[in-house]
Amino acid sequence: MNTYFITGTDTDAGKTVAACAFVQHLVKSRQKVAVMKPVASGCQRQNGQLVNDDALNLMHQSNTSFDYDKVNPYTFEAAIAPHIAAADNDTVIEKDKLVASVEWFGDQQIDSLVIEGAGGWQLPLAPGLCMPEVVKAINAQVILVVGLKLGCLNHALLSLQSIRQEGCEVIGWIAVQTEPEPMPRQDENLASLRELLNTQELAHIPYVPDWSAKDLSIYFHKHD
Ligand SMILES: Nc1ncnc2c1ncn2[C@@H]1O[C@H](COP(=O)(O)OP(=O)(O)OP(=O)(O)O)[C@@H](O)[C@H]1O
Ligand SMILES: C[C@H](N)[C@H](N)CCCCCC(=O)O
Ligand SMILES: [Mg+2]
Repeated sequence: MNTYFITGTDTDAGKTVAACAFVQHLVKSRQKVAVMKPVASGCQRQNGQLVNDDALNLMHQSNTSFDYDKVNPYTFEAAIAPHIAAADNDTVIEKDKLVASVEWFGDQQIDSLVIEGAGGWQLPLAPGLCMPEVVKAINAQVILVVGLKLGCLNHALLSLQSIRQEGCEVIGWIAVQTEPEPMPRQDENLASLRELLNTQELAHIPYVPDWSAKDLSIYFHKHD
């Protein structure tokens, strides 16, 4: 099983949009793809169960079917930093539980598991635990999503540096225009990102109204 971890330059960087696009891309290349949003803060109650839109969108794009709890083991209602939401609920987010929940998918006859992080790369999860420790333990290949906004150059470079410092493998980055209006001087910013990020650009996703109903795999670049 290939395990991919989708991180981003920040919360609202376009991770869910890029992760859904990546799932579509893998499904198009005939893979059996499962998804995870292991830690979700910002959930609604649906039939007595807390559910998160990111997890539901990812599940909608995948071509396998697993119980919601398997896809999203940690759910918190408040749209706040997950470790704070966890403390409010007298819960501690545990590395072992997260690792075990990813490993469970290893026995499910799938080709790829696409995991969306939460917030940015160095997301605190619990006292003494940040997300990179989990990503290392599951040996995932990391994809960095860059939300095209002023400040993204610094955020992208810092994220890439930290991902590599943690000893994780970065397989590429994805540019996402998250707002209807492009950022000021977007083309030059994209050129700078291409020059500065020494990892391959996998896709450039423009602003797509009603994106969850669209084929976003068309924005992936062809690589040899
Ligand atoms: N290319 C796009 N076209 C249209 N809307 C977009 C696009 N990219 C992002 N958005 C919108 O911008 C917002 C933030 O994007 P998204 O939810 O993918 O960010 P995220 O990085 O997954 O955030 P979180 O940390 O909450 O998981 C969402 O409302 C999303 O629908
Ligand atoms: C609620 C939001 N959409 C995300 N799910 C959580 C973002 C946490 C960010 C934490 C931080 O780095 O400050
Ligand atoms: Mg998201």
